Amino acid sequence: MFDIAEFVIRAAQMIKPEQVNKMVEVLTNFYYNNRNGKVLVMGAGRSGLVGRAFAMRLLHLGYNAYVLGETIVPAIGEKDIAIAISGSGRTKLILTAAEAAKEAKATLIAITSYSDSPIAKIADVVVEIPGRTKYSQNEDYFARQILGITEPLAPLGTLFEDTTQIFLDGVVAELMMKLKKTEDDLRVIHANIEL
Ligand SMILES: O=C([C@H](O)CO)[C@H](O)[C@H](O)COP(=O)(O)O
Repeated sequence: MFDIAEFVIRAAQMIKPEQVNKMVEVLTNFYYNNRNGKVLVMGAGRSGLVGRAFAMRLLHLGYNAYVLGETIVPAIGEKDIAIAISGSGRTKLILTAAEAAKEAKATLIAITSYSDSPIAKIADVVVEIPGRTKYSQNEDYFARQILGITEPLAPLGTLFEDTTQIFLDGVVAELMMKLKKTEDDLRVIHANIEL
């Protein structure tokens, strides 16, 4: 657990501030200028679970947030945003969805470990999150570069998924400041039927 936490801290230090600022700027402008617009979060498997947690917070912040794969998913168009979360950047399901989003002229934000991946290549905004992904081998570049180890540390895409989860919680904190939202503002939107 400590090694994974250490990895996340070191990986966070490698995230490019200009990429994060762009993502926050797009989401902030969207909030103020396009309140009826939709944000569709897309990701497969555990990347999709991370996306769900982020979409919930977007909803709390006042966005019309949806998750690909749910029953209730509207059409998106040129005034909308699609956020694709894929460590490998090449999971077919998400690549196809990202291509469809681009075809619909939505703004595409890609969160991935690989800026040269097919999903990143078609995205308008890319945020690179270092992390071992499901295709990485034991001698994985990130684990070696970040922790100086050659062991997998955690299976498949765990390191990307954990790092992305915490990164996106950071984006939420940033958006709270930009949108001048308090915790109470978020709490009133949180499901009151689960109390
Ligand atoms: O669930 C996953 C797998 O267990 C790896 O940890 C991945 O999140 C899923 O396969 C999607 O992969 P990416 O698109 O490369 O994130």
